[in-house]
Amino acid sequence: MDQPFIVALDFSLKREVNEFLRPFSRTPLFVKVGMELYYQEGPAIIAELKEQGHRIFLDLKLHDIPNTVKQAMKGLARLGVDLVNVHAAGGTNMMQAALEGLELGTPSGARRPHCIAVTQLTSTSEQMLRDELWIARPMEETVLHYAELAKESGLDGVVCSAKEVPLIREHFGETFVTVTPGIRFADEAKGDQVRVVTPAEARKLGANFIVVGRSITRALDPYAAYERLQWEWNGGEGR
Ligand SMILES: O=C(O)c1cc(=O)[nH]c(=O)n1[C@@H]1O[C@H](COP(=O)(O)O)[C@@H](O)[C@H]1O
Repeated sequence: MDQPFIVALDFSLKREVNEFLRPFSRTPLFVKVGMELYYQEGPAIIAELKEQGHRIFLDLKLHDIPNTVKQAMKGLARLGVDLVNVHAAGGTNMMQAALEGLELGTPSGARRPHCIAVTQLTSTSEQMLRDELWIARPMEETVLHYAELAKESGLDGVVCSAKEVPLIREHFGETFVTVTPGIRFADEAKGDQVRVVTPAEARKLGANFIVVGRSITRALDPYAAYERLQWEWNGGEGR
């Protein structure tokens, strides 16, 4: 997993995806297919994106009883995606079952998809954690605890805000992968995201991957926005 940018294809229709990807025809991307697109277009969209040479994070955030997650992961492994995820809140038995399912479903000779766990959504604030989810601990401590569950379960890494990456690095080292959404350019609105950082900050904080959706997909010139992302990640300023 060498490319640090994951572009969230948050579209409902294949037609919209194709239109968005047209300027990237000679730029293989690491793309994320989430619930919006997968629930409309199904496994066929994965096959098409693979054929176009893109790497795929299938973001369905599984969270159910262990057996259901295991069986579902078996099917997802057959799609040949690079990365899948679960909610760490499903617990260690569920996360271990997810890995078992992936191993069972991976065709022989192929590599099992990497599996990561969502710690706390980047749209969650510390106040929400306390008042709605009834988790009476600071955000960083909570994220670290969920990351520990993921690590103990044998997962490859976590989804968190880049703000929490240094703490995760400190405890789990360099090989435990951090995938960080909630990325915004400095001149953009947060929208529904709460724990937000810029691409340059994410890099400085040590994130392995940044997930970027609307900053690119809703930009007037998506290709230019992708170039800006690369530029800022690499330390460029003032574009
Ligand atoms: O698992 C994810 O990808 C995810 C986890 C999380 O905590 N926060 C989060 O925003 N995401 C996803 O990352 C993408 C962020 O989109 P933008 O806010 O448009 O950049 C969306 O597709 C979300 O579903």
